[in-house]
Amino acid sequence: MENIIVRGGRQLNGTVKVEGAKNAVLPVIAASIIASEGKSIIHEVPALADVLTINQVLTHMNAEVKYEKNTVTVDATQPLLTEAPFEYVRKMRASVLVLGPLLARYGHAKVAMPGGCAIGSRPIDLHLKGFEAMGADVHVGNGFVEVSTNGRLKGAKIYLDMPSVGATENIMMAAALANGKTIIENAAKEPEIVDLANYLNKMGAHVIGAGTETIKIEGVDRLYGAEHTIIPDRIEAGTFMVAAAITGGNVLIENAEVDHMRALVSKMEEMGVRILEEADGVRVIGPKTLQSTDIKTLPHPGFPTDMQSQMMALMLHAAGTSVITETVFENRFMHVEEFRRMNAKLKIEGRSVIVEGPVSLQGAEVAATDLRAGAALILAGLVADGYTRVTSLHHIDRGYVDITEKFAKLGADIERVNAMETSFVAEANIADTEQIEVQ
Ligand SMILES: CC(=O)N[C@H]1[C@@H](OP(=O)(O)OP(=O)(O)OC[C@H]2O[C@@H](n3ccc(=O)[nH]c3=O)[C@H](O)[C@@H]2O)O[C@H](CO)[C@@H](O)[C@@H]1O
Ligand SMILES: C=C(OP(=O)(O)O)C(=O)O
Repeated sequence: MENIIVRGGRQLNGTVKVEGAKNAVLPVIAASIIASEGKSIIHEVPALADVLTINQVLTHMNAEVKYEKNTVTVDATQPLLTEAPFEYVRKMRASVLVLGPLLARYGHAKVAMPGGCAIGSRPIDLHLKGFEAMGADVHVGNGFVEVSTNGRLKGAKIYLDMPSVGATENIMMAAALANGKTIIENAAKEPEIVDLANYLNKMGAHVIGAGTETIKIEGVDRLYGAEHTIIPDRIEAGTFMVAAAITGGNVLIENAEVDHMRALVSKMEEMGVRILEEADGVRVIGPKTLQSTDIKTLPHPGFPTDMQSQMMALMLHAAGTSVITETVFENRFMHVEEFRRMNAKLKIEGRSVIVEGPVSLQGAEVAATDLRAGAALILAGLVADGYTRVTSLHHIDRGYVDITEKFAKLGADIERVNAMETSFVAEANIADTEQIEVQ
């Protein structure tokens, strides 16, 4: 087992490069199995635990998957198994994204039912309603969801009760091979939806309107492997933007796409952060004093829930009271308790958290409760007094490549070590405090 140890107080400066987006690459790799002819070649694939999991799901189903130097090649032309067992879904909910492709190509898919997780219950009812509207039978039992159809799926008009990212993706993939036209209304508009639609179109699909609330898909008979480059990860980029801002540093985030991050940019500017668009990315310059602000998480183009915990770290360092309202997931405040261990003043009121800043954060032993919460605790550790030890790194590894190395290269005092070597943390913090008291 490993831990990350951060010692606060260093300003971050320099350049960091953003990887391909986790939330774009997972649906694209899942979609690659719709191709009954030709290989798909997918570039800018980040070396994340979730990528290894989706690759394992495909390999389990009998697809040929190669992963070399950030490029994944998928050959799914041979007959595939149409099942994904719990061992994969347990590790990563996005495994349910193989439902749409398998149903479209084989008329059958069986995937372990994803349970709730640390951020909420996360049902998949909207995915299933979409498949039913296209003529599929849905059966849930013994911990599995099974969808099947006699013959081809039929194009349908589907209104999503909420703009679910995963439901939009699953329905879009299923509709690509359906008979006739599918219209998804109140579709999710995230940049990752557009990336998936672009890939499907390269495979021979007819998808229009991705990125707007109405997506139209004219089904085709067959899809072919295609070459595609994944968009940059806007959440990884946002995490480094907060790191520059919280430490009062100056960081160029290469590859970051400002158009995908308007809500974050606008809120950080309100807090006094300078954000400059440059030819090869975004430069972020932190102010001496950050101002408080309020955010409400919403589907894109609103403020992303995946940046909520990192923003909480920034607000703890800002002058004044900030309010965060989480509307996307019902339980995405597990990090509050961890921040409190670092001396944060946070009050939960229903779906909101009131953040009293600025506080003098103190290094402590904390656990990543989900992948973004883990990143947020590192951000807080960058400005805390003394050492912070972050545990449960498997969450962080789902969504961040080499996060320790990237922060260290920007000047952070941070390392990833074997858990056995980190028992000094509490004593070191006590020693630091005693030293301060003596002075
Ligand atoms: C792999 C991936 O891309 N993950 C992202 C995706 O997750 P994911 O696709 O799971 O998120 P959704 O957009 O589907 O979920 C949004 C909300 O809708 C609810 N819901 C969703 C589907 C459904 O059938 N029924 C239902 O009630 C969820 O419980 C949640 O409260 O979008 C989320 C919202 O931007 C991000 O936080 C995740 O990082
Ligand atoms: C919640 C997230 O991902 P997932 O949907 O894969 O759990 C995330 O990326 O912050």
